[in-house]
Amino acid sequence: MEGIVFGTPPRFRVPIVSFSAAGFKRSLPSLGRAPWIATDRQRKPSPLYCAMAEEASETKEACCSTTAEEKLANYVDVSELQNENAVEDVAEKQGIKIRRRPATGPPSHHVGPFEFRLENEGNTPRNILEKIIWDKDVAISQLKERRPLTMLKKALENAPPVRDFVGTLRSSYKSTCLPALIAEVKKASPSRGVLRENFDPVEIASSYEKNGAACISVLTDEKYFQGSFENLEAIRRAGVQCPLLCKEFIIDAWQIYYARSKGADAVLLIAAVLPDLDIKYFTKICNLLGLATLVEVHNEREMDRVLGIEGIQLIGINNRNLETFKVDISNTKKLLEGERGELIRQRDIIVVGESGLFTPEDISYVQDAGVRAVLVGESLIKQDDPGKAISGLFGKSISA
Ligand SMILES: O=P(O)(O)OC[C@@H](O)[C@@H](O)c1c[nH]c2ccccc12
Repeated sequence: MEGIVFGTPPRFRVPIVSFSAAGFKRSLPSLGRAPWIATDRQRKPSPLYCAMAEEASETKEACCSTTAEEKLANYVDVSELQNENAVEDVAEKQGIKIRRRPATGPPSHHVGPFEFRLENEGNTPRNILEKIIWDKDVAISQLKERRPLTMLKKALENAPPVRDFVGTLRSSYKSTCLPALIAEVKKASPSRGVLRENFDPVEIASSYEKNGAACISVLTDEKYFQGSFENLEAIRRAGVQCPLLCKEFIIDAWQIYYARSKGADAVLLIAAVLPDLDIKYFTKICNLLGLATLVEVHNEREMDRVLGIEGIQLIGINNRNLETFKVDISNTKKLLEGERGELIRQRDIIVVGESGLFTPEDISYVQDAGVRAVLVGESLIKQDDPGKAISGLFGKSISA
């Protein structure tokens, strides 16, 4: 629905005028966007550029002798990224449909006591993933104000040591001859609603560990998954030995530092959201911090992009289409066929089969397709005892 609504303050909001913004926009081709939208967005340096500039100057002393400028130049041809539109163009060329933030600004503005509401295709998310990303973008700017990067970096000095996420998966696969399990601590999801009412993250994680999980994934997104960084921190503090994956929608380097400060050993990077350059940049930061990265793909195009990036050790194939929520485990098989699978074997990359795994048959199916690890949430978390459910999922006990 496209339309513009001028309103009185929220409590008494009554639509006064409504007409098609698209038609209006079309009549202003040279402007490209409606004139009442703040145009400073067009000139704003991209978040990646800002993050790199901030990161480069702040970590100059920490990581090497190169100057901040040299460090930036190592990452990328920065000039290409100074303009937000250029970033969007690069993303589009890579087939990324998720826009990082509303192209025409948020739908509602306040002018004095009046709410001014504009809805058009530039500020209406096209799907749930896009909505999650837009909300995340806003949440991060607020969090960053409270805890700037310099403050976070200090907190890292007290963070618990990093554990070897990838190494743990490898040795679990080797000793069990079954895909290593990354068991997920997840209370709810946008597609399934609340999965477990009686939700004690530490108890669940400990039970996963006791019953043979190699690693644990902890959802930290609050709004859509009812997760939290407190859960991650609590699990780490409780002494759970399994390495922890911070399951978050990462779009800003700040989140990586935050995850580490809360005890994460690995983070998720979603190729459907992040252009190659972001994946490379975030991976470098993770390497600096000792964190592993699980790079998630959904389709052939994303897989090919990720295989084009040097040094990736862990790739997750998500069987859930994040736009439609449909789950199809044959996606894992499809993406590992032919040359792709060959390349993955040559490079000894560990592939993680993600989502929609419920039975021993599902596990064998993805193992035959070539995965050496699986990421499982719903089928475990919904059972009375999620840890004990692991042997049901694998058809036998996998604890040592
Ligand atoms: O609950 P499932 O179907 O077993 O899925 C787990 C995991 O794969 C899923 O939670 C997931 C995979 N990628 C994500 C990205 C964001 C949030 C959640 C996810």
